[in-house]
Amino acid sequence: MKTLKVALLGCGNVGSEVARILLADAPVLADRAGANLELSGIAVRNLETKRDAQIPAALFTTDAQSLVDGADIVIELLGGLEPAGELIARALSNGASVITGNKALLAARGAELNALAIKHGAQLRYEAAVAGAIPILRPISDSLSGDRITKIMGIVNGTTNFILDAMDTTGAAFDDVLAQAQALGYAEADPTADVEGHDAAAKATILASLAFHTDFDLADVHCEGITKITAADVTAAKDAGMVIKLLAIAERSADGIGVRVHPTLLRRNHPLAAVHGAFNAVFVEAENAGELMFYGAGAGGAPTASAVMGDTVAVARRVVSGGPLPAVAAQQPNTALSFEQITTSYAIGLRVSDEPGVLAAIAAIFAANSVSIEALRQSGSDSVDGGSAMLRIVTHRSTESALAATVAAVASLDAVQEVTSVLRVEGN
Ligand SMILES: NC(=O)c1ccc[n+]([C@@H]2O[C@H](COP(=O)([O-])OP(=O)(O)OC[C@H]3O[C@@H](n4cnc5c(N)ncnc54)[C@H](O)[C@@H]3O)[C@@H](O)[C@H]2O)c1
Ligand SMILES: N[C@@H](CCO)C(=O)O
Ligand code: NA
Repeated sequence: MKTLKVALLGCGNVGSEVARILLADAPVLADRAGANLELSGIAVRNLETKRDAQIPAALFTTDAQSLVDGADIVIELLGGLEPAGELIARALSNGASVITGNKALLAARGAELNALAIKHGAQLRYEAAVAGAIPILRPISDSLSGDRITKIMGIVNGTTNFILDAMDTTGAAFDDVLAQAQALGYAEADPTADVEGHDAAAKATILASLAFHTDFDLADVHCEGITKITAADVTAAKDAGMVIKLLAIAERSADGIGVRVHPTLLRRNHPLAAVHGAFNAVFVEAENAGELMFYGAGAGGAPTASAVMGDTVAVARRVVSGGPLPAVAAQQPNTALSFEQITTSYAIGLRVSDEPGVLAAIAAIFAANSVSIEALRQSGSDSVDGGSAMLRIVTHRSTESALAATVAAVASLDAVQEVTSVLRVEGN
């Protein structure tokens, strides 16, 4: 049986699990791949760091470049843009195949690295980069390649789902739950990439590129995080039979493809509303398949290593079988919509003076901007006249630009004391 040299870059949360599986499950992996997958070395920063005693010390090296140059397959689990990018480019240029979980790098340089892989007849796979253990990239690019995807909505960041879910179930404030997520090890020490939506935006870039056969760029993705979501927003959502989730959405319309990440109101009977804790799920709509949902662990060392190993076996099988790589489907032009062109429904919270004519004035502004109102509810009058009332308006689908103009005009009315929230709504 052929032996393939596998170089592992990085021995952190995911890398250490990949090393464990490569060593412990070698016979099974050889059967599945049709080749021995020999762990030829592990690139680390510091040889002195205490590590898993099951991993032979002789495998560790600080010379990542030499390790890459001697490999048939390179698994990159360093994270960050460099030296990960340079090492992956080097491996592909050598004709070696690469597996990575590095969504930040792929969102920034995916098109270039995919082109480099094709140029050198190498494979580049990254199932671990989106929704960890959940098989989602291969279902999109292989299983659904005979269909036409119309929309993807994903809960693709475990940290933010944990926070929003805890706010929903306990009524706690954002800061308190974030501290809890950090204590439980879900959030990073600096959780900015999670809570500001950047991690989800990188994953949205990758998902949208594969689903719509285009090279999207991170700059094509409108991104809002969850830091402005208050306990009051969560309670208002609950009262309306809804839940707030941070969604990565990529949707095809007649004009192009809108890709966005933002907190979203979902009706509680939507399948994504049932995704709790740090779990991830991706909801896919395709013309012929209809609605599909993929659910599971989106993070964690062993779950993410499962996706890495699946890619490794798949890559090894093709190296063993040889021959040309499958022709890549013709790439479609990038038709990313600007954020202003994206259409969705909105829920707007207003605190208004409770006096005659206010509703009519607000409704007139919506009509003037062609934003159609689906539902309107008034609550919390604190006196019969001269007090304030809370209005909650849900709209039919309209463009972001029309909605922004409507909200600005409504906010300028004397009778409108505060726009308490503007949230997008998805699902029926
Ligand atoms: N942890 C997860 O749940 C998860 C899920 C999906 C994807 N990913 C991705 O997988 C990758 C690895 O994540 P992780 O959680 O294992 O990170 P980690 O920080 O635990 O591990 C990265 C390791 O690489 C080492 N490293 C960094 N630069 C190096 C260099 N120049 N030379 C040698 N070693 C270097 C670090 O010291 C660290 O041990 C990242 O791209 C991450 O985005 C992680
Ligand atoms: N920080 C990420 C890790 C997985 O990519 C999350 O919370 O989902
Ligand atoms: Na995945």
